[in-house]
Amino acid sequence: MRERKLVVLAGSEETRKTLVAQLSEFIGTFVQIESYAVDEGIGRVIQNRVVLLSSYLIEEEVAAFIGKGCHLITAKRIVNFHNIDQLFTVPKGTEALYVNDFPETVNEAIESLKNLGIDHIKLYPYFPGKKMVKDVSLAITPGEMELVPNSVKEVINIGPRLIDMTTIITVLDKLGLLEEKQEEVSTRYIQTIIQLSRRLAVATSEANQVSEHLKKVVDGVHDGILAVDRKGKITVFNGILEKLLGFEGKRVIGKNITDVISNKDLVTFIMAEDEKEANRYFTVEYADVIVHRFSMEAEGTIVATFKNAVETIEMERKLRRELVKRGHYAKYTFNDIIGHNKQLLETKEIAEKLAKTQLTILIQGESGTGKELFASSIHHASNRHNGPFLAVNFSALPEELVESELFGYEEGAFTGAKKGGRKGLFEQANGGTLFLDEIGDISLKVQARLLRVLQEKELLRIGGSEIIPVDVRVVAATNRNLLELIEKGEFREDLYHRLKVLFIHLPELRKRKDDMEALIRYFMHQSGRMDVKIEAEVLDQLKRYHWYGNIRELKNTIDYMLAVCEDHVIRIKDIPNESFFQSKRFGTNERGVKQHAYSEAPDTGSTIEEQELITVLQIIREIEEKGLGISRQRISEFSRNSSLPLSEQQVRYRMDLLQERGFVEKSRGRLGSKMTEKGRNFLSTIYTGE
Ligand SMILES: Nc1ncnc2c1ncn2[C@@H]1O[C@H](COP(=O)(O)OP(=O)(O)OP(=O)(O)O)[C@@H](O)[C@H]1O
Repeated sequence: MRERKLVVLAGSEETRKTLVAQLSEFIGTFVQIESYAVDEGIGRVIQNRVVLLSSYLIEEEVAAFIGKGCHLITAKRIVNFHNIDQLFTVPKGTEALYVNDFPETVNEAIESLKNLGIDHIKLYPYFPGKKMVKDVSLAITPGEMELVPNSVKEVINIGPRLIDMTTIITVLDKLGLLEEKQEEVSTRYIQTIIQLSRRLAVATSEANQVSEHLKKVVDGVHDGILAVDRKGKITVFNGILEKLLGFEGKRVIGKNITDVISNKDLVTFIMAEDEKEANRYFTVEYADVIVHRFSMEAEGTIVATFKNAVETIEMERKLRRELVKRGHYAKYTFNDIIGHNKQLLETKEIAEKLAKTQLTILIQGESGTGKELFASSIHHASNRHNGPFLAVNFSALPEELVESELFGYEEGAFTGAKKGGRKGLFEQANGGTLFLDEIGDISLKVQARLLRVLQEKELLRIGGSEIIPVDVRVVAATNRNLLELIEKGEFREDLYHRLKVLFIHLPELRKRKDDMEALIRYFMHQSGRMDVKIEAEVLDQLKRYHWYGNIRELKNTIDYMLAVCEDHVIRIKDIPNESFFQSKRFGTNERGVKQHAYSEAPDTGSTIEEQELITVLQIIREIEEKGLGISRQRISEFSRNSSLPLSEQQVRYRMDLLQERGFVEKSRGRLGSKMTEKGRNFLSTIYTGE
């Protein structure tokens, strides 16, 4: 069922061909379409396929050919709008036969043409075997030319009806391609709508009668259409838009857009003079809509199409949900950055200004200082806020995956490459922001490639030859000293300058202790524990700590203390300390820790840090004893079995400290680290009772 194959079953050959042509245009490049028509003969029993039926009318006829494991979809069809304007040229009052194969299809079509405003032609049903045939000289048929009686002199063939977009989305969904292909398909779909809208707008200026018809036709494709002149006077406002915006039955044509649409951002977006064509997501009234606007200079008209993201285009919604699920939506805004410290406020102010530019930003700050929080807020405050926000952390990504993750690849680029290739993060973040965390960790090879993308704003996928333009704002972050890396030849100077066009340094928590109380209150509020009091002594003690893990560590500590405190009061005993580590976190491990062991290490301001360092060293020794390589990932994994689980990020800064003390030797990249003699000696001194 998951194969990328679709079987189309239609009644006639002509319908089959039209539907296949339409589907090929939308999904033909990645779905193999097999098709049969009842009148040509189906000739085989279909099994394990997604099967699209052209109409419910053939359900019975094809039933015998549907084998096991099939998923049936009955197409919703809409009048073939590509050909329909031919009917507008027919003089009012003309009589015509509507010709098709069965009474049902004929009556259905006459009804839907009426709904589309084709009421100036008097249509008489005609199908093979019809007894009383009206003697008229014109026939209209959706592709059934051979059924037209000979007495008719002129035939207008409007072609078989097309498949509705929602059906195409359902097909993609059933083929498991929705997420991967929705963008491509929706772009093609939008283009069709744009073509229609253009015709509509041109027609408006030409003849009102025609525009009325086209307006109704456009309704048939489920999108709202708005056209305004340069002064904002509304010339087109179709029924779908009336429904979307809650204007049913009200007269809006001729009014000014500012009097009709209350969402000021939306009005500004539509009336923008400097932009020719643009897409944006809006919430209007109760609906999420994707608005596409373009201006037609010659006609002095601006046209906006409104796609109801919720109902008509299910796929956008699904994608959005997917994005939220993967954290691709920028979660934070500048309001979420807590603190009144002077340096922080200045940094925030600068970042807010920088957000409005399109330039690359480099954020430097220790682990846990809020780099991602700032990146997310910058995205939110930028004019890209409706686009995606994607984040990648290079320290967590294995070297060999970095390139394909960032730039994508073509099918067959390497062993194991996915069929059809894959979009990289740059392509996925198109129109939005890409947050490159721990940029200091990428190899020189990736740096070279990244530099090219930043300079040229286009990329080649791995193994690809097509140049793909990318419109992505990059915010990079590092907790390392890039200048030092440049000196060591590990970071390209040109890339550094490219990234550092705009620079933000985030202050360490130990340099903004004046914010600690506000942060603590904020985290307690976040946990819904505002009822808990903190003894003054506790605050004093926390303020004395160095917080190498910065705000993240503070947050974790608060969470811990909230969990262990009693009677809604956090007391000294609730601070994670040496006894806590031994008795609670180390569980059954009752080893004592000699006091002198601590004095050997530089002052970190707290025993939390010390004990955690010891634990990391112990884990390293355990991994070494197993003959495995030491990596942050592995240490983090092993730590999960201890009562002190650490994330890779937490491991990282503890490893930095261990290296500073000469207890471990870290190698760059993912080559692994090892414990030094000094580290081993240190570890051996701290146990008693072994
Ligand atoms: N000023 C702040 N106000 C409120 N919360 C903050 C603040 N700064 C950081 N945090 C919180 O601290 C945690 C760590 O922040 P974030 O992930 O942005 O840090 P980072 O610098 O990107 O860390 P790393 O370098 O380890 O990835 C998050 O939960 C974030 O919401």
